[in-house]
Amino acid sequence: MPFTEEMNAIRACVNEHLEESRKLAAHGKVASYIPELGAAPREALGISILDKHGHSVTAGDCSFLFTMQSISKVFTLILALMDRGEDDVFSKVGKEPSGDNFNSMLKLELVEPGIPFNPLINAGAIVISSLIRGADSEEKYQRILSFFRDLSGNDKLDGNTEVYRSESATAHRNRSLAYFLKDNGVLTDDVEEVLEVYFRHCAVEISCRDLARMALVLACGGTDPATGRQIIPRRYVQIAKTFMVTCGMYNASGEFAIQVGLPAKSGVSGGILTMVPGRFGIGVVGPSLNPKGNSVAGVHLLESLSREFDWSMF
Ligand SMILES: NC(=O)CC[C@H](N)C(=O)O
Repeated sequence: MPFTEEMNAIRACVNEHLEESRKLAAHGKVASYIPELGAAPREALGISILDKHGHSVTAGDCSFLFTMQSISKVFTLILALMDRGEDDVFSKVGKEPSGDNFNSMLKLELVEPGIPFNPLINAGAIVISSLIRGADSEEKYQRILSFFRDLSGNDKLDGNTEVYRSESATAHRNRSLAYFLKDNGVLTDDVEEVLEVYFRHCAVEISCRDLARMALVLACGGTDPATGRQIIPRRYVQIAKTFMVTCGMYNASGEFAIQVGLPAKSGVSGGILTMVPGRFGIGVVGPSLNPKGNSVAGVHLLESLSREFDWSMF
């Protein structure tokens, strides 16, 4: 199957958009609260766009490897839903945007019943880590890793041990969130074991090509177009995509929905996973972040492409 007209059109203009967006990186900051992330190159910017026929357009720093961080939360949510079902999962995490920062503890004490607002903020994702099936933290993490490998079609995907250790050694805030959840009875397992699973899945290392492939499975309702295999039940893809629209870009999700209009999830290492439903999986990386924790240049690049190709779902 030859390149579609739209893919050709994207290929023709993507470099120009990317170089324009790259200039914005100077206005942001690389995350350094996880010390190991602080070394990332601020000006890096890459994008990979993959269609159902296996054609891809890539531009910029596409071979740059980074850790998934919060992007992993979309897929641990899906795995928890596959392991436990909706009723169980949503008895422990809510379905609403919090409007606060991703690592906030504010509402946990203010709003009854003290469950995290949604599975994409840190508190919610830590609870989700505790719901993954497995005899111990090692087995839980290995199940998550093999799920990520399956979705990305990359069996070399692995954890970055330095980033994991760096986060684990400095995560005082996430630790306090987790102990608070334990005290509330929302977490029932050993807190350190749960946090180990959470830090390890955040530290899985990936490229924007891998992200595009994972996004394409979501764009295709849970089916891997390369093999025709249904990897995720359609209902759980629907739930994940809805959370991506309402909470995926933290407390900038409303603005992103207006400016770009696609389901997306970002991470503090500068990655963004997004998709044009039914058509493309997209992975972006640009480590320089705006104050809300999203890639400055990455968001700008997606705004330009969405406008040029009329991708907004709304
Ligand atoms: N926003 C993020 O990407 C946060 C993930 C990071 N591991 C943390 O817990 O702080």
